[in-house]
Amino acid sequence: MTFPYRHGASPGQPRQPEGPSTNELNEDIDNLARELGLDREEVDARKAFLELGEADVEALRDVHDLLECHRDVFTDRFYAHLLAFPQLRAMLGGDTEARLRQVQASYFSSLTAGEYGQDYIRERLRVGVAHQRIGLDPKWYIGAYRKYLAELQEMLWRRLQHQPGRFHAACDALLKIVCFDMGLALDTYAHASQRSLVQNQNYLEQVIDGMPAGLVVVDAGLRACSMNRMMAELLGVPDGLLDEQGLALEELIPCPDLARHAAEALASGAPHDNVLVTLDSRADGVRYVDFNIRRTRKDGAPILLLIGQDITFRRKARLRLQESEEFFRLTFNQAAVGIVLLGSDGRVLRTNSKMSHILGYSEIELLQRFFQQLTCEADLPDELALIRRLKAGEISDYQREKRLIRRDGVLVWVSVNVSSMRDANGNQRFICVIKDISRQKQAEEALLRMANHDALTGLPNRVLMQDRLGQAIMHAHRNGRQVALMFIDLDRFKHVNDSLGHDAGDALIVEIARRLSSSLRESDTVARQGGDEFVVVLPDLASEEDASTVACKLLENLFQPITLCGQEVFPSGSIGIAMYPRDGEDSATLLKCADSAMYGSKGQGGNHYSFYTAEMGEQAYEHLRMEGALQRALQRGEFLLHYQPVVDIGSGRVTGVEALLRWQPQDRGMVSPAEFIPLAEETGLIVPIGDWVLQTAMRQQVAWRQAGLPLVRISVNLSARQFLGQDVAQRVAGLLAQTGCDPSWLTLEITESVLMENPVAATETMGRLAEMGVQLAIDDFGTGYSSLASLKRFPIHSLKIDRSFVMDLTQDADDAAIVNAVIALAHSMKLNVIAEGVETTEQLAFLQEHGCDQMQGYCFSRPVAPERIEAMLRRESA
Ligand SMILES: Nc1nc2c(ncn2[C@@H]2O[C@@H]3COP(=O)(O)O[C@H]4[C@@H](O)[C@H](n5cnc6c(=O)[nH]c(N)nc65)O[C@@H]4COP(=O)(O)O[C@H]3[C@H]2O)c(=O)[nH]1
Repeated sequence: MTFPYRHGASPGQPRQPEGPSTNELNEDIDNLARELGLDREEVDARKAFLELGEADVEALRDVHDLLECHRDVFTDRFYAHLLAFPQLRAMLGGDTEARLRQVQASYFSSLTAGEYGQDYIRERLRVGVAHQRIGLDPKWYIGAYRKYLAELQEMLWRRLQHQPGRFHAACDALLKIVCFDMGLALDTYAHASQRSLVQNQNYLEQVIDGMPAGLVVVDAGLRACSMNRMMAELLGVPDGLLDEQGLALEELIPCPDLARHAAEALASGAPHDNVLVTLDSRADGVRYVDFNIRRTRKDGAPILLLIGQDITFRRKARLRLQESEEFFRLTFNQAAVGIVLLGSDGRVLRTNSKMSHILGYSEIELLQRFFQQLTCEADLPDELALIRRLKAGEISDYQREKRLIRRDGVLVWVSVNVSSMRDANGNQRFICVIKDISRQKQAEEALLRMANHDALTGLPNRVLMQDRLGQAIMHAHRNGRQVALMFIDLDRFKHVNDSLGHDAGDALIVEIARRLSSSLRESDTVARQGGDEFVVVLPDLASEEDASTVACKLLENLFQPITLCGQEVFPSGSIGIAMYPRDGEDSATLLKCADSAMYGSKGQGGNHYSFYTAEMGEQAYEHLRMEGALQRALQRGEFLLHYQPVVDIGSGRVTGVEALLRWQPQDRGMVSPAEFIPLAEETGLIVPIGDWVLQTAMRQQVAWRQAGLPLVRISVNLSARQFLGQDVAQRVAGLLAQTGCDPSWLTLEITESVLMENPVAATETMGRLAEMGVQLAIDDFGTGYSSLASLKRFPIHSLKIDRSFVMDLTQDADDAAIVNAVIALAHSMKLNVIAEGVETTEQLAFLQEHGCDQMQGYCFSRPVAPERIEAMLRRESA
């Protein structure tokens, strides 16, 4: 009999997605036949036991045709019976009913077809397997066979009631073949169930072996009886370690804690979870196993299942996580920079101790604030704009410098790095790394200040002044206003510096800076140009008069006494003023003009202000031209010396000569020293020029001596700069040695005013020169207002009476009295007296009469070339 079934479906159960293929089924059936041992012998044995013989086969064949004509009616009735049962209806109904009916009809035919060999048996097994697979219970099977037999019997009876022999033979044979079929079906069922059991057990073992957890089965005596491969691997023991006797749990897993939990679980039946076991006997390092213990029964006895999960990786990962969290926490808290986590609204969510340190707030206080409250108001708009861009995803981070507000309200410069991130819940957060750069900013400001300010006075320096002047010009240009630029040079500053020392000079400069600053408005600029020079910028003036007013005020404020080293000094300045736009339209031109104007004021004796004029410009140009020309003159050898004889008044003989510098440029006539010495002095060129004069005069002395001429004293003028310079004595000594000049026949002339500029330094220098044997004379005596008493301090040999007194000697009684007094004084101090500029015999007679020792002047000889002196000397010695 074949149960009609839908392939892959089982009654009352959902459709299987896919059933076995025909090939697979055939293979299964072959296997089944083999496993059931259904070879010919077995089949014959079964048939023999059922007493199914050839007669029965014949009896069935005999009724085949009789029944065949009832096949369709039978199938309908059989189906009607089956479909009356919902479970079977679920299997047989639906769209495959027609096909199933056909299968059913085919079985009906084969039942009496008389062919019950291997094909028949295979077909029966196939149906049995199919039914077993769909889960058809044997009860339906047996019930269906019963229905079959009953229906067939009924059919046969109707056709053979008059042939009882045939009827009984057919019924008997039908019963046998149906029983044969049932036997096969039941065997199929039994075999399938057994195979399923074995498969299940295998499956279970495979599952247990393959599961990622270790399993130990422990018996009631706490002996481990079996374990899976995973547990063997975990414990690092061979797979087949446990024999039938098993091993004490504590021996297998040396962990008293686990044994204790196992004993408790065994006693109480309560599950024990998360028993942590550390396995440290493995060669590859420690393993951590988390055990869950369950009590169950096997063969009536309690057993324990110890399920161990290898949590080494998890635990190590957790430890690593803890370690990294701890590392992060420490780093976060001890970071040398402030770190703040902000919510998307700017609230401080997390902060570290450095941040508290920077801002002076406690951590709790910071957590109650928004970054907007902590940011300097001026920096907030830019900050908010950057945060908006972060939020919009346009940028992922930014870095900037800004000011935060400390708890005490003081602003602190910080550099901030802000990055956007998401927290575990996907909320946007901003992580800010904040570095206190206030020191760096201070240093930058100090550097900037240093670059733009004068260190001594704190005033803007030349660089900043130029910048301010540029701005003032731009502003005045736009608004049709004027700018005054003043160049201020202190009068006689050098004198203070040299006589009272550099500290006093510095103190004076600082005081001048203060006075200038306090005389001006905020918008004006006072800058130190260098040395004793200051520049004032007055922006936004309406007229030149405004500049005059300021200049008057400045001069007045400068000319207030100041005590330096116990001496009262009256500082004064020379101011030159240039006006924008009248005198120039750019800084450089205005500075040049103001400088020239300042020289104009100096020319007027100082303590004066002058506006720039075109003539000043020309003078300044000439000044520059001369400076260049002087430099070239030295290089080209355009200088020469003339000598004026100094005559002994008593004998009328030439006793000496004064060397006087001459400049003979290639392109024009002789230039008087009165024209270029002051400029050489101012530019410092006097030093190399003076060296040249000294050297030439000394060589001249040596040359005359070597020429056999009588020895004469050579006098050389020393300028202020030469004399007051640090190394004059050294230079003279060097030149004496170099030329072989006899120092006792050399006189150095220093003007009285130079001596009085710095009497202390002068005394020292003169002392060093006198020690070398050089004689010293005070030139232009009478013009420098030196007290006669102070003369005693100087190691001098001669006084030269200034030409201005000699000039009017015979007409002016005062001059005569002065000359008279000077001669008397000099003699009382044992000094030699020389009168300069003696032009007339009357003057000579007066000097002679009053005991003047020597004289020089046009009445005897003008300054002349050395050859003329040589001739003069030869004449005298002849
Ligand atoms: N009217 C008139 N003048 C007379 C008479 N006798 C001499 N002189 C002039 O008076 C000046 C005397 O030199 P000084 O007072 O040292 O004045 C000198 C001196 O201060 C300076 N000087 C000249 N040569 C040198 C030098 O080599 N070194 C330095 N440092 N200064 C020098 O230049 C000044 C002018 O020199 P010089 O033009 O050579 O002018 C000389 C000389 O030519 C006279 O009877 N009547």
